[in-house]
Amino acid sequence: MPSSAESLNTLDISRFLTGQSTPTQDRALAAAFVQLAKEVGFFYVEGYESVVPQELVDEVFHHNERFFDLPLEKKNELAYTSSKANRGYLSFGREQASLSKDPDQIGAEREAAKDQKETFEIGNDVDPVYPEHWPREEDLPGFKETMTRFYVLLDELHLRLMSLLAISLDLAPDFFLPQIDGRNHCLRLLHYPPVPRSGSNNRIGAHTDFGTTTILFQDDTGGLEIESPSGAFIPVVPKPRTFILNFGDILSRWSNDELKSTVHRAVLPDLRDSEDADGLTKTRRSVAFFCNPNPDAIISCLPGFEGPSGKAKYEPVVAGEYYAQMLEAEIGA
Ligand SMILES: O=C(O)CCC(=O)C(=O)O
Ligand SMILES: [Fe+2]
Repeated sequence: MPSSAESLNTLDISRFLTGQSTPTQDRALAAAFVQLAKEVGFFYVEGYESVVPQELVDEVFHHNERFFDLPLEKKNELAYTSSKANRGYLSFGREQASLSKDPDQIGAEREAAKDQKETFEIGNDVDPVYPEHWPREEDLPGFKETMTRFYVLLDELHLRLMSLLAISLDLAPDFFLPQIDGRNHCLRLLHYPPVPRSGSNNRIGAHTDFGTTTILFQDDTGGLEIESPSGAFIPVVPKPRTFILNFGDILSRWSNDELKSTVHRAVLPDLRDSEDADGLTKTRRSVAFFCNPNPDAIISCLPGFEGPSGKAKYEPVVAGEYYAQMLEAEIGA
C-alpha cells in the first residue's frame, strides 16, 4: 500500500486493448494488474482511448454539468424509485454511503454528516422490468445517445479487464464471460456542489463498492481518498487521461478476500488561493461505472484463490440477491 498519492501505480493497457501485445506481454500486464488488486485495490489506468475515446469522456462530463443544472422539478420527475430498479435521480441526502449494513446505523451517520452529493443512475436500457429514467430529449439534447454509447463501450472495457484477471489465473481469457455478459452495470453521474467550508467535510462517506470493478473518472478538483491498512486516508489526486480502477465486494468475495475491495470516500478539496473567496468549496464532478456480474451468477471461490487451507471463506451467493441487499441498506427499498 503506498504512503502517498503520487505512488499509486498507473497501468497502461493500450497495447493490450489494440491487440499489439504478445501473449507474454499480456501475462506480465495481467500479473501486475492482479498484484495491484491484491495489494492496494486502487490504481490509475491509461491507454483506454481505443475503446473509450477521450472526447466521449469529455462529452459525458459536459452532460453531467447540464443534467445537474436542470431545475429541481425536472430532476425530481426522474426520481429514483427503488433500489431494485436502481435507476434515476438521487437527490441530496437520499443515499448515504457507509461501511455499515445496518439501516439504523446508516441513518445515524446521515444525521451526523450527510453525503453532500446528488447523483443520477443509468442502467442497461434494455431491462424488461425496469425502464430507464431518461430526461426528455428537448431538455437535454444528445444526453441519452451519449450515455448509451458510453455505457456500451464501458461494458466492453469491463470484459477486457476481467479477461486480464482470467489470464493471470491461467484460465481462458473468456472464462468469466458467461457470468458477466448481461450488461448488468450501473452508470452513475455524481455532482458534489459548492458547500460552506464551515460545515461537514464529507462529500461521500467511507464505503466499499459492491460489484466486480468500478471504472471511475474524476474532474480536476480532488478530494477522493482511499484508506490504507493503518486507517489513514490517502488522496487519489486527479491525473489527466486516466481512470481509476477499483474492485468491489463481489470480486473480493469471489477471490476469497484476496483481491481488495478498498474503503474510499470523498471529502472537501484542499483550499486553493484562487477559489473559496465566498467561503464555498469548488464543485466536484465524477462519473462511476459500477460493473456487476449477471444477476443469476453464482459467486463461489474462484480456482486459484482457495488459499493454504484449501477452503473457501464464504458460502456461494447469488450475485443479484447480494447486490440488492447492499443497495437497499444504503438507499432504502
Ligand atoms: O466521486 C468519487 O470520486 C467517488 C464516488 C464513489 O465512490 C461512489 O459513488 O461509489
Ligand atoms: Fe465508491
